[in-house]
Amino acid sequence: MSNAVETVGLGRRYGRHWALRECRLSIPEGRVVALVGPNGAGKTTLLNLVAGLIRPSAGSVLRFGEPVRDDPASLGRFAYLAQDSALYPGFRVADLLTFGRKLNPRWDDDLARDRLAQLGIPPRKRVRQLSGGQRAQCALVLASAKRPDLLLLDEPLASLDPLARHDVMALLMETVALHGTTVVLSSHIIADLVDTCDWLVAVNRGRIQVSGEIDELLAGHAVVSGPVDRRAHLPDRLPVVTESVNGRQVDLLTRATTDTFGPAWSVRPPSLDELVRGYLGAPDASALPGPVALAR
Ligand SMILES: Nc1ncnc2c1ncn2[C@@H]1O[C@H](COP(=O)(O)OP(=O)(O)OP(=O)(O)O)[C@@H](O)[C@H]1O
Repeated sequence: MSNAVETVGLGRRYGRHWALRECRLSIPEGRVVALVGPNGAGKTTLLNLVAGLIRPSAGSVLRFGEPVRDDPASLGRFAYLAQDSALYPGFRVADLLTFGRKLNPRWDDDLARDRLAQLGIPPRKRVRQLSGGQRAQCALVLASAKRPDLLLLDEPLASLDPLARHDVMALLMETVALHGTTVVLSSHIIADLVDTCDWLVAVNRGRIQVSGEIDELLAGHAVVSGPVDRRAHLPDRLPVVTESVNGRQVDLLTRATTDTFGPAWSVRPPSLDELVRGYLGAPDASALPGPVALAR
């Protein structure tokens, strides 16, 4: 099985500013990837590079083992829902389906119609008559109906209310379960990703900070909590990623450790949210395959 996405030394510069640099990434096929990072971290730049919408300033991108090309065979295998994806406001939803059918050899019309019916979006409605959330849902249905092997979604949940976010994620999961689609999904709302994503990529200040299977990452870390005035008693070798003080308690996100601490200390696995916040708050720390840098 080849990787759905592989990048080597990938970088993109705007003028003198590197939006993304030295990005080495391997995303195995069939994964549902949470792409996270603060505003301006480089997530959209990464997605645009993988989609072939912009060219690298350095390095390379492979999709399913092949360089990004814009021939029909390569384009037919992926779909990209960009952050500012606009559907033509004057078109009826049914017209969008007709276009989809004509333009995409793998188009699944039944799937598109079923999903729209599930979401209560009538095909006769014009795009401008849909709410912002319905438009986002409609765009996602169109992208899924292309039956892509790789689906790139840039903040697909941003304009949706909690119920609609849940519906969209459920729809997405159905597509993944049916077709084994690899999905890369950028979002700022970690809670929405917990039940859905099995791979985490964190981008921070233009660099890939974390990449790996979520279960392994969680099992490979611990939260050590105890009294802040005993902090100095912890072993120096403790591989701390980041730490925060809450009142009299200090919480340390650490790499998994075999050290034992006194009764004053508790050790538990982190939540995904804690892991993500811990790394994004410590931009020099990383959890990548290969050499690891740890911040203290
Ligand atoms: N077309 C462009 N011209 C100049 N600079 C750009 C351009 N696109 C992105 N950048 C810069 O590249 C950096 C990364 O931007 P990018 O949009 O990839 O971040 P992001 O992680 O997607 O952010 P957000 O979460 O806010 O959408 C930012 O500093 C941004 O200002």
